[in-house]
Amino acid sequence: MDDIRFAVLGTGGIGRRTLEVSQHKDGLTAVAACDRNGVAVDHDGLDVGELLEATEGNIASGPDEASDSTPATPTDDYASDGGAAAVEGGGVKQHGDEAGIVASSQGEPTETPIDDIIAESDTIDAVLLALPNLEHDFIPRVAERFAEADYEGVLIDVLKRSRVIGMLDDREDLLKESGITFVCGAGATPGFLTGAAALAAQSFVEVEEVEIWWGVGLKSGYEDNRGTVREDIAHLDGYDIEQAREMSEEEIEALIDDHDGVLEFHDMEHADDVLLERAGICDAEDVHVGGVLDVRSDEKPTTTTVSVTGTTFDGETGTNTFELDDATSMEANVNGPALGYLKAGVRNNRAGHYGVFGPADLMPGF
Ligand SMILES: NC(=O)c1ccc[n+]([C@@H]2O[C@H](COP(=O)([O-])OP(=O)(O)OC[C@H]3O[C@@H](n4cnc5c(N)ncnc54)[C@H](O)[C@@H]3O)[C@@H](O)[C@H]2O)c1
Repeated sequence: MDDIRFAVLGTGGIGRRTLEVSQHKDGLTAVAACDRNGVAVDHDGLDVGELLEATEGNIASGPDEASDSTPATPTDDYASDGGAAAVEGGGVKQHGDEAGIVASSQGEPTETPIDDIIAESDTIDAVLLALPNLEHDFIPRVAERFAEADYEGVLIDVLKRSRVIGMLDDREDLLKESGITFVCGAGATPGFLTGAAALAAQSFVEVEEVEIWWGVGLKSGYEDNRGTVREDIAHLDGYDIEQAREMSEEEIEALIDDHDGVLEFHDMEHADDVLLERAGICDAEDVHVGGVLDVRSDEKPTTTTVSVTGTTFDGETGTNTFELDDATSMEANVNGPALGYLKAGVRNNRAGHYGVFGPADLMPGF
């Protein structure tokens, strides 16, 4: 367990931070990374510092004109962030052909970044998919490609949407055959907070309700997290995924202005619900997720809490509450747990446990 070689697909707001956080954890060596334009591979270990420096303020969040040409596998890769591809100028953080990983001395331009990582995957223990989820079946299809190449190891994502979990379950036989342990929804919420809810539920014999309420202050991380903000907009009343995908950067800015930089979300389609249900904790319909995002302040607009209400074996009704310190950032709460779940995934993979696992499956349970 002391030597895990891992790759990151997507070095945007989340993927870059995963690489950075991994430097503070023992036994994790980043050996490969890619974004939409480029790939970097070094089986002795990437120079993460150089890669982060080269991609600072330049994360290839949206597609550039070069990728409008002839993508090698259009249906699999080109549409990964859906209509954002059609937005004039694409993402805000790209710098033409030099966007993202290709700006690093370790990066090579490619039109097939994911296939390039798959080609190197024999000696890679785990692959973190920090990819956009505006096309819901994109991550399941990427998993399928790893399985078709007989990858044996861990795939882990930080996706949010409930409906994607079923798409992964549909592919479970293929993943098992290949020897893949897929850990899904392993960021903050779902992820960290789903695991906390599973733990908090252990006092009870019957769980009535799980309430997840998150607060994120993103001022200094706003530029790096526009991909995530776009996805979150789809959860606002009156918006859906299609609209969010097709909004221009100007429209997003106007919407944020209208809300004075603070977006409040209720009844989000966050996979905490199906992940808790599949782990036998409670019914999906008893899980409620909402939160407040402030893109103009680093202070959290509200404290992130998980409240689990239930009945104990001896007839008491109670609420167990798990609270994050306001000082912990979204980046810390996504990437720390993602790497922790990655390590748990590798432990399971090495023990021969293959298939699809959610965060709550890796906690105490019945
Ligand atoms: N669970 C959580 O708590 C949580 C929190 C934040 C973000 N997220 C999720 O993390 C994911 C990533 O978010 P982000 O803010 O880093 O997005 P981003 O747009 O900043 O980064 C996406 C990265 O993927 C790359 N990419 C896109 N298409 C690709 C392709 N076809 N091949 C290779 N690389 C490709 C881009 O170049 C970029 O590097 C999103 O799905 C978001 O919902 C989850």
